[in-house]
Amino acid sequence: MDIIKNIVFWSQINTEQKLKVLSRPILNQKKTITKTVSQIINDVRILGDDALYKYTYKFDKINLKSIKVKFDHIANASTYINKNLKKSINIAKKNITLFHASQKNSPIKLNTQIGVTCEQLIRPIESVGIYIPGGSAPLISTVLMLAIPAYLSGCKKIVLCSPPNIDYAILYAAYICNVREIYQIGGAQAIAALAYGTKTIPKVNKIFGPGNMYVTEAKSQISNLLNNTSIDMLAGPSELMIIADEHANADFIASDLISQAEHGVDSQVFLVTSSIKLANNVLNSLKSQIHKISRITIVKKSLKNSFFIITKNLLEAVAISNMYAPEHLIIQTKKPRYLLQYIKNAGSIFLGLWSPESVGDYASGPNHVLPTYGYASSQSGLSVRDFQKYISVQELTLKGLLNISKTVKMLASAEKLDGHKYAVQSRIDYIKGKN
Ligand SMILES: NC(=O)c1ccc[n+]([C@@H]2O[C@H](COP(=O)([O-])OP(=O)(O)OC[C@H]3O[C@@H](n4cnc5c(N)ncnc54)[C@H](O)[C@@H]3O)[C@@H](O)[C@H]2O)c1
Ligand SMILES: N[C@H](CO)Cc1c[nH]c[nH+]1
Ligand SMILES: [Zn+2]
Repeated sequence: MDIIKNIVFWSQINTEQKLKVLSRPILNQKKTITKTVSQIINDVRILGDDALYKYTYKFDKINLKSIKVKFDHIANASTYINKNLKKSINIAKKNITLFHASQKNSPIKLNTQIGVTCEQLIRPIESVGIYIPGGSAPLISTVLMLAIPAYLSGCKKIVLCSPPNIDYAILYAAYICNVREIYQIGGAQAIAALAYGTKTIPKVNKIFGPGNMYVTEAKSQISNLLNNTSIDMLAGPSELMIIADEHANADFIASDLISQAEHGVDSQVFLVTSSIKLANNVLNSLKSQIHKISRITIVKKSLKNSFFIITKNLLEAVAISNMYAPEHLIIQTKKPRYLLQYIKNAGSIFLGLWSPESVGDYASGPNHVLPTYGYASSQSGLSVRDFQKYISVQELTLKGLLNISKTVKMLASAEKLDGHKYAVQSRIDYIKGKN
């Protein structure tokens, strides 16, 4: 049996079929989880810590002794991990810090007219919650991707939640990124706790991080329910689209597809190519490579959500990619930079033979928390900016006010808002009265 059953010739299917090919598997299951997640959120809101113990037992099969991870346990984590792993975490931390530090913006101050001074201040969000997935793999790299920009942007309180029995490497990464408050709670219940606060877990201003469909649905519901807790984005199951031509290496492509398919059964990967020969070679390579990896069952399941799309040419492949707006896009063609100019929607792009998506997941520098579900058409991957607020300030001199008064009064009259006009006029009358 073929490992990828879904091979389509784009020009031979109708619009409805095209939309189906590019639809996310998760959205088909959404209705069933909405109710489950809303029940979890409500329970955590009302019962607090008791609900956290209850759901951890139900979903993680663990009878928790304590929700908070002791500081000593975090600080000593370093002694339990291999020195080469530590070295890799440190190198990744350095690259991610370099890239994110360069995203830091400076405040703005300028005069738009004489006497009208306008500023943009930058203030960190005071408290942030970072969710580190841990259900099927301890995502050490996600700690770096969230804690580094949080710290660089000046956030004072960084609270980490992750499913119980947190891996030592996660604790070590958190520790070297200055995270001191860690709670071993996962899933929707962790998101609810960060949003409402419980006796043990503090309420935060903004919740960050990827997760499975329960985590993502909880973030979505929380952002609708509360106006004092926001979320970064809906970073759901991993997605990868690969645009390739006959110059690509089939083995490399097969390995890249596997790399994202192994995240979870709801991951989705695509090969979009103008070369039928390449598609066949990738298929054969997939069949032989899949046996080399441990998460073979997960990969097989997520390949069921996945497609090989054969296009007329590369520009048609680019159009498909823009329509899908993938979280990750690999371009493995003779001239990948040439196609780059036509890409409108993607979370993160990897160019050429030597740029596997995995390097971006771990260590190259940019953030791996990226918009999924097609949100890459309007949203960006995480950056330092997401941990900050931009506040504008205006200060006018008397001369500045006199200069701008006519403009404002005219616009206020046009909007029939006399109170606005009067706020300007009262000052002018005051000055006239003085002279
Ligand atoms: N988009 C991104 O940037 C990005 C980055 C990293 C990971 N990811 C995605 O994050 C996800 C990680 O998922 P995971 O499951 O390994 O870890 P997770 O930590 O997101 O979820 C595990 C938690 O889910 C809860 N849960 C499990 N079964 C449940 C059920 N039936 N009902 C309610 N809650 C339940 C449990 O409490 C458990 O602690 C993957 O889908 C991966 O693709 C995305
Ligand atoms: N590919 C994931 C984002 O979709 C990030 C990740 C973490 N570890 C490995 N990969
Ligand atoms: Zn990955």
